[in-house]
Amino acid sequence: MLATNQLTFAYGPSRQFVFPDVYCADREALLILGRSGTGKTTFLHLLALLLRPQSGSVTMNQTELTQLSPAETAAFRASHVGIVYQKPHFVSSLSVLDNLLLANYLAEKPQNKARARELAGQLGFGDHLSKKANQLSQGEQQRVSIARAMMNQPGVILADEPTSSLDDENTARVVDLLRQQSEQIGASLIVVTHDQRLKDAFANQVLL
Ligand SMILES: Nc1ncnc2c1ncn2[C@@H]1O[C@H](COP(=O)(O)OP(=O)(O)OP(=O)(O)O)[C@@H](O)[C@H]1O
Repeated sequence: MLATNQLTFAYGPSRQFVFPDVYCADREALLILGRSGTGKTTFLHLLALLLRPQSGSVTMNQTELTQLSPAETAAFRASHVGIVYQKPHFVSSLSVLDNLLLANYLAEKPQNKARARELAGQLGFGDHLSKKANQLSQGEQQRVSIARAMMNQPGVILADEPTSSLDDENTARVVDLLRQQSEQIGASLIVVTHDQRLKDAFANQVLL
């Protein structure tokens, strides 16, 4: 579950944001739409506490994130939040498998190779686990990114423009994968995008 209450943020006196309250239950999905520059990435970063709000709160399950220290926030995020960034970030010297296992390491959990293999199979890159991440196509990298976000079975999945550079077929595929995977692990799924093609795929929507 994720809920926000009266979140505000400012990059400076001339760029202030007041965000609408959002709520997303376990196994539910929420689409946050907005034109370029309306603050979608900023909002997503506030949800993950990658940015600290000026005021307001972010609650995940029973935890009020804004009350945590920076070290507690980082530990909470690593274990309980899966983030699919707009552009995948991998460690280029590591294999795809090791990039997935890195999510366990950062959450101080035992490396779960079986889970990595299971996700790779489900997301269709099981044959690429020993390759370096930068040897994969963009679509494959996006699927690895989704798998990495699911590695620790987080309670909340946050996806930033996961379909912005994809054709219609791959857009539908990525949306299905995100929804299936988050339902399977019982997570709340929040997607921010300006991609109007996603409008029909999500019943719950908020406009920034
Ligand atoms: N670090 C920063 N310092 C100052 N202003 C910033 C910073 N990051 C973003 N902004 C400004 O805040 C606004 C919102 O940015 P943000 O990236 O959240 O928008 P967005 O809705 O995700 O845009 P897009 O769809 O183009 O990715 C923009 O006007 C941007 O220029």
